[in-house]
Amino acid sequence: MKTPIYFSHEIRQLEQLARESGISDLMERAGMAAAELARELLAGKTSVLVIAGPGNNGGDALVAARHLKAWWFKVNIVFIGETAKLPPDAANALQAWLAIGGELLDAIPADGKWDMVIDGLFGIGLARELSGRYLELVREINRMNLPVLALDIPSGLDADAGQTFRAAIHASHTLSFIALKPGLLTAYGPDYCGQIHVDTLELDAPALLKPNGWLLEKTEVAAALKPRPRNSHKGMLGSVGILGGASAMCGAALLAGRAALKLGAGRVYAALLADAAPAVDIGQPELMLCAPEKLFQLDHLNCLAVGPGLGQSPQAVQLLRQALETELPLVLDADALNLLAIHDDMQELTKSRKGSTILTPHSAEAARLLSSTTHDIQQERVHSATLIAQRLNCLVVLKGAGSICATPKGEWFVNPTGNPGMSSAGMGDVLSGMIAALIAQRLTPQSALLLAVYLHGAAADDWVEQGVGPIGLTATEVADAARMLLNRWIYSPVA
Ligand SMILES: NC(=O)C1=CN([C@@H]2O[C@H](COP(=O)(O)OP(=O)(O)OC[C@H]3O[C@@H](n4cnc5c(N)ncnc54)[C@H](O)[C@@H]3O)[C@@H](O)[C@H]2O)[C@@H](O)CC1
Ligand SMILES: [K+]
Repeated sequence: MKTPIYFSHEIRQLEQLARESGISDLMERAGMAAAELARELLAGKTSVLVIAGPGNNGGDALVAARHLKAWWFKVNIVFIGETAKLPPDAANALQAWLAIGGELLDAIPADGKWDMVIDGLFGIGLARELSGRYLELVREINRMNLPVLALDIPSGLDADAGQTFRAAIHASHTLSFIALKPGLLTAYGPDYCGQIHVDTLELDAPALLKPNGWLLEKTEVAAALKPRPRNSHKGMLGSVGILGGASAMCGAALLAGRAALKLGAGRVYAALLADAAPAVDIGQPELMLCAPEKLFQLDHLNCLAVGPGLGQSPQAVQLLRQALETELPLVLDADALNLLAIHDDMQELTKSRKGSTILTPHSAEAARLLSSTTHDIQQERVHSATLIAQRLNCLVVLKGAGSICATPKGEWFVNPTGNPGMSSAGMGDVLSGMIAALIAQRLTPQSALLLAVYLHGAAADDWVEQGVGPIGLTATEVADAARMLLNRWIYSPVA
C-alpha cells in the first residue's frame, strides 16, 4: 500500500469529511493511539510528563494522559493556556481528566523525574513564531534530554514546510495522526521528528480525499526494474551521454559517467568541453570520452545528462540549446539549470519538448529558476518543486534533506532516504548519471527519477550504517553502494 502525504489544510478537510460521515471521536482515537505507543516505548518504565497546549493537540495529550493514568503510570500534566478557551473536544478531554482525579500544573516542577515526555503543546494549528512561556517551555523540554513522544508533530515545527517557528521540540518519536505531513519529512523535519509513526485513526484517507503527495518507498520504486534476461546485450541496456566537464570541472562529468556505468547503462559516453580534456578516463576506462560535437552525431543515445561541470561559456549555451532541440530524454543539472534560468528561449524550448526533461536543482538553483530566494524555496519546498515542474513541463527533483520529486501533473513525492554525508561535492553529478542510466534501461523517466533519488539516499545510508560517513562520505562511494543495493533489491529481494 502506498503511503499518502497531506498538507495540514487537507488534514483539516479529512477531519471535516470524517465528521460529516458521522465520526466524532477522532480525538479519543488519537489519544488512545498515543497512550498505546507511549506504553510500548516506556517498556516497563513508569513515569511520564505530559505537556498540553491550548488547542486540540493539547486535547490529544489529555486523552493520552487519562489512559496512562488508568493503566497505573505516574502522570504529571503541565498545561499552558486558558482552560476556558479550549476548543470543545479538548475541553471535554480536560473534564474527563479532572473527573478521574487528574490535576494540571502550570510549570514543570524543578525536582521532578520522568522517563518520558509527551509533547502535546502544538500540532498543525501552530500559526506563528513561538514566544514567551511557550518558547521557554520548548527550550526547557529540550534541555531535559529525555525521550520525547511528539503528538502529531514536534511542537514548533511547521507541518507543511518543515521549518521551525523559532524553536521546536526535539522528539525521539513522532506519532502523526491520520497521515504524514510534508513538514515531518523535509527541510528540518527529519532533524526534529526522530522515528516517525503514523496512526490513521481508522480513516481511509485516500478514499476520502485524493492525495497529491506520496512517500517514496523501496517496494514501490524498486518494482520498476526487472531482472535482465540471460540473453541480453549492451544495446538492450541503452546508451547514456554526459555533456559537461569544462576546464577545471572534468571530474563532475566523469563522476556522472561512472555512476551511469555502475547503474547498468550498456554504453556511456562523456563529452567534455575542456580544451585539455583527457582522452581516456584512466580510473574508469570503460567510459568513452569524446568531443561534444561527436555526442550529437551518435544515433543510439537513449538519454543525455547535461550540466555536470558544464560551465556557462558560449559553447555551453550553444550545446545546451542543441540538447534541448533533440527529442532525447534529458537530465539537466548544475550549470544547465543556471543557463536555463537566464535564457527565456531555452525555457520555451523546454516546455514544448517531445522528449522528457528532468531537472535536478538544489535550493539555490531552484531559486534561480523561479526568480526567488533560497530562503523562500526552503520555506515552500513542495510548492517550489511542483511550480517548476508545471511551469517548465518537466519532472523535477528539488534536492536537500527530504528531496521533493514533482511532476507536471501536480503529483509530488518526498524521499525519506539520505543523510548529511551527502552534503559533499559530486553527489549531484552521481545522481544525474544514475537517473540517465535508468532511463537508458527503458524505465519511464518518472520511474527512473523516483528510483534513482531513493536509491542515491539509501546508498549513502548504507555506508553510514557501516560506519563510513556521514563524515567524509564520497560521491564515488555512493555510486558503488547504489550498484550493490540495486543488484540486491532486484536479484535477492528478500535480503
Ligand atoms: N485535524 C484532525 O483531524 C485532528 C486533530 N487532532 C489534533 O488537533 C491538532 C490541531 O488542533 P488545533 O487546530 O486546535 O491546533 P493546535 O492544538 O496545534 O494549536 C492551536 C492553538 O494554538 C494557538 N497558537 C498557534 N500558534 C501559537 C503560538 N505561536 N503561540 C501561542 N499560541 C499559538 C492557537 O491560537 C490555538 O489556540 C492536530 O495537530 C492534532 O494533534 C486530533 O485530535 C485528531 C484529529
Ligand atoms: K506536538
